[in-house]
Amino acid sequence: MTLDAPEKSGTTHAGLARWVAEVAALTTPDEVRWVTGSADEWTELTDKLVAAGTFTRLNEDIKPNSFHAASSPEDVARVEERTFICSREEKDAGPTNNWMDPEQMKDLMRGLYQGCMKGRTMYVIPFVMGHLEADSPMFGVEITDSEYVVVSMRVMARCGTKILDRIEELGDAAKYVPALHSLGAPLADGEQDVKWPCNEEKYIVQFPEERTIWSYGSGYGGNALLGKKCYSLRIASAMARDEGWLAEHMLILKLISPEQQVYYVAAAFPSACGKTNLAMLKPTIPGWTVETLGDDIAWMRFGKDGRLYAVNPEFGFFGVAPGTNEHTNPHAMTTINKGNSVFTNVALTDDGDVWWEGLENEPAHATSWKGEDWTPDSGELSSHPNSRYCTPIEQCDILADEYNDPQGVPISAILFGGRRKTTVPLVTESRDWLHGTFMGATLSSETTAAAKGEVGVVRRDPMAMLPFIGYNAGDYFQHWVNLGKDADATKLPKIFYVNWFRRDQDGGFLWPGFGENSRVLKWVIERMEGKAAAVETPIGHVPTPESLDVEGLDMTAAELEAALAVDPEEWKAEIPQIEEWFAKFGETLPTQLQIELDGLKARLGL
Ligand SMILES: Nc1nc2c(ncn2[C@@H]2O[C@H](COP(=O)(O)OP(=O)(O)OP(=O)(O)O)[C@@H](O)[C@H]2O)c(=O)[nH]1
Ligand SMILES: O=C([O-])CC(=O)C(=O)O
Ligand SMILES: [Mn+2]
Repeated sequence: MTLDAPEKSGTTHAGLARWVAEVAALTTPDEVRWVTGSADEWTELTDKLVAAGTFTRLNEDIKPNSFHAASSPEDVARVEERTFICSREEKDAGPTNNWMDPEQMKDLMRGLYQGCMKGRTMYVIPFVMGHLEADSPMFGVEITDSEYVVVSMRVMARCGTKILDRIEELGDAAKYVPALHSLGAPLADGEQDVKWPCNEEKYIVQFPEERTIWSYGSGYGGNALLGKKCYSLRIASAMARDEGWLAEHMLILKLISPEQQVYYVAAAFPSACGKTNLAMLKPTIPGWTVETLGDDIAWMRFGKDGRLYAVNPEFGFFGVAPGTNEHTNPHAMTTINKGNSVFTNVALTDDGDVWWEGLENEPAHATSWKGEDWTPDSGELSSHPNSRYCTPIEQCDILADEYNDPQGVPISAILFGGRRKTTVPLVTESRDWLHGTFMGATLSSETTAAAKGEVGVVRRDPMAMLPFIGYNAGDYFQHWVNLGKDADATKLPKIFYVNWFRRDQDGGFLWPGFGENSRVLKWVIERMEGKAAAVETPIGHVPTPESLDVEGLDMTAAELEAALAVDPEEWKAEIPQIEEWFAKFGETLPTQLQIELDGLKARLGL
């Protein structure tokens, strides 16, 4: 779809006009602009960001129409401590979310928003998550005072006049999520702006019953691009609970076997645990092909045929830069090399390109994300571990045609996965949907730099959704259980649990990962086809060493065994942690999950 369209100042939609006027009266911007999505607008805004010092234009011969940005060192990741689910009742936010009474939160935030856009332009961004042609398009309107946010939103979501036109056509029937964002950095008369305005005080707030979002103080990623985590996961998960579907932190890929059989797979891994890499996988085994549909978010609904269909609501990739290179993710490299991208908190090379740890051709000198001279001997990282590229999905050369289908693709398998040094084997097959739901509900992973806070701490991250469930996680588990109960079991996706991150005694990864993960995908398919062998263990079915295709892989039999091992002692040690986790949910924990836990304990001899 082309988004070029004439500028529109204002709207004929009375409700939307009223909201925009109210916000402008509260935040007192110098100017209000309606985002059109045109190419001229992109040029104007990126030029403005370059003039402000926020953006550095990259070398046109290397990455055309692309930009480098460095955030304030305080504003580099999602802020989970500052994220709130303000349901009317505290119990509906559940034990895993921060909560405040919605009226109290609004009073507090109105105080912060008062005059907060002074000296700035307020942009109104009409957008749609998913397809404009969907049965009920999922509209949003983000108000922001950040040009960086406007430019990034234009990459990540379908934005602009075409979307507004449709909202106006639908009139009162158009449901849209109002999403208010401010940097919280007003400018006094004549005050010089800084390169990355933001506020020390941050609030990322969802009002799930009202389906609204208020964000304040951060300009970064999931805190500020409100179509992404705030709408497509937190608000959408609450909608999905009410309407019988799923909004999940999952990639979607298309897998084609040597026999030209097509399978669609979704996979939920926590932030910075490998979704983008698996989504764009380049298989190392002959005859297998992967195409991409999405790398971060999947909306899944049951089709008339009883199968679960997934769409990716996003329009771009907001991918982790460090570790991305021609070997680990060649398709991401091709995508970003086409240009039209924004790189945040990576290093800037002397020839006007970007660089990060793990990329080929380490430069002898660069400017680090902190704006300092950097050399390989600096003893410091050139790029923040959560530095990101923001790039249009349509530039991905392995984007599946079905990406453009509003009906989505029927999912055959769901993978849950985390980052665990020990205990969790390379791949485990669940017995059924309920057992798979238990695997998801007890998923654990080491924390990463994608959220502010300590890195490397093991925590439960149910369905990789801990920071994104927009309601009580106990009710969310029940929703998963109910969907399985009401469905035709033969048509439900098969659920598997994977771990690419198990370590050997020396701390090295036991499994080579990346393109080699195609071997695990092959086993998954062969299990579903009844072709591959497995051993039954207390936690589920794991591959026999012979059943996994390891031809051409540089791995000893002992290493393979270690990657696949299920050590009952390690799993016994896991049980008290799972019990402590489940205890949080009290009566909202589905009894079916307690029964699954009891079964696991019995199989472990506890
Ligand atoms: N060892 C190993 N590392 C991996 C593998 N896949 C991804 N990684 C690394 O994990 C980090 C994050 O991977 P991504 O694919 O960007 O993570 P994501 O799940 O898309 O993360 P979000 O965008 O934060 O939701 C990168 O540094 C990758 O290089 C793998 O199979 N093995
Ligand atoms: O939301 C972000 O900033 C990036 C992301 O995908 C995640 O953290 O899972
Ligand atoms: Mn994510």
